[in-house]
Amino acid sequence: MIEVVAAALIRDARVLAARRAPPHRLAGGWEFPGGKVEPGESDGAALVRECREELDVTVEVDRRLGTARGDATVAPIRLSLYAARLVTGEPRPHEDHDALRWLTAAELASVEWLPIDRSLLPLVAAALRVPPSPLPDANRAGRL
Ligand SMILES: Nc1nc2c([nH]c(=O)n2[C@H]2C[C@H](O)[C@@H](COP(=O)(O)OP(=O)(O)OP(=O)(O)O)O2)c(=O)[nH]1
Repeated sequence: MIEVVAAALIRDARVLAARRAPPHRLAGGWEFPGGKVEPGESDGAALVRECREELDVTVEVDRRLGTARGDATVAPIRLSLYAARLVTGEPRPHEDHDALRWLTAAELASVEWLPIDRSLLPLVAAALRVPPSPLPDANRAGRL
């Protein structure tokens, strides 16, 4: 099983989608930034490394949203998707991608996702509807 991690980078209720560039065999398919976990590497460290390599940004990894498996006869991949946020930098595509889009929950179905990602989209939509950080206690108390 090949362990792959990917980041649902969320900003202002939108998530970043990236389109695979040619000549990759998956060119044209949309995915979440990420890649294979190296031996001895944690999921979080792999995500931070991949986002730096692919997008030239620093990210902070939050909770795992879910996992999905590929058809083992086609691609023995287990994809773990994590919510994440930008710390520094503005994402821009390098060699791996030729387009980036910030999608709202309503726009998630408007791009052609890689097959493994499709089952994870409802989890991403739910994460987009949840505020990224809890309200400060003072605010919460004021609303009770
Ligand atoms: N990054 C990423 N990969 C995905 C997603 N969905 C999906 O099926 N994959 C597949 C595509 C690839 O077969 C595999 C990830 O491999 P990769 O080529 O991105 O890994 P890598 O950056 O470590 O690249 P490499 O050094 O092996 O070339 O997982 C996704 O949302 N994000």
